[in-house]
Amino acid sequence: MSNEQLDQLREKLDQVNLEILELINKRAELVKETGQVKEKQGANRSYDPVRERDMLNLIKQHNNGPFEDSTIIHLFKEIFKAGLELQEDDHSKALLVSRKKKPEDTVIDINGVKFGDGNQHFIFGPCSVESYEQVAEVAAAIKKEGFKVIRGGGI
Ligand SMILES: O=C(O)C(=O)C[C@]1(C(=O)O)C=C[C@@H](O)C=C1
Repeated sequence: MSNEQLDQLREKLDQVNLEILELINKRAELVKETGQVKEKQGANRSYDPVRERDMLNLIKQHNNGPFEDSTIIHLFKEIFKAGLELQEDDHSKALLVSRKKKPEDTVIDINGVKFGDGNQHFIFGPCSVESYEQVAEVAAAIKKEGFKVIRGGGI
């Protein structure tokens, strides 16, 4: 094979790679959208083996080679896996507790004590709140020791 022929073939391969890339990302956008719809409908898991099997069956029916079905299935399973990861990434971004939603620490200031700033703090208080007097007495004891925050248990 002449160098010119090889160059031409490689040029075509580069072009096809870019087409596959565009299609794979187009699919990824659709998968993300599907995940958002599922999330709104309250479906808690994105993984859907029945849907994946149906898609693979359709793909196999249209496979005219030269790749074997098993190779095509392997490739598409990887594509599905990557899509699922995108959906799960979106899902964790949507959770309020996720660092993906808010990367910085949440610091809550209670009476000048900053919780969540990385330092250790102590909260004392009775396991069971029984009366105003009981809590006032415990609060005074806590304050005397230099602590500023109190908690109380209930039923
Ligand atoms: O069809 C869906 O319900 C999707 O969420 C899309 C999709 C896919 O990648 O095609 C994503 C994950 C599921 O396991 C199956 C299908």
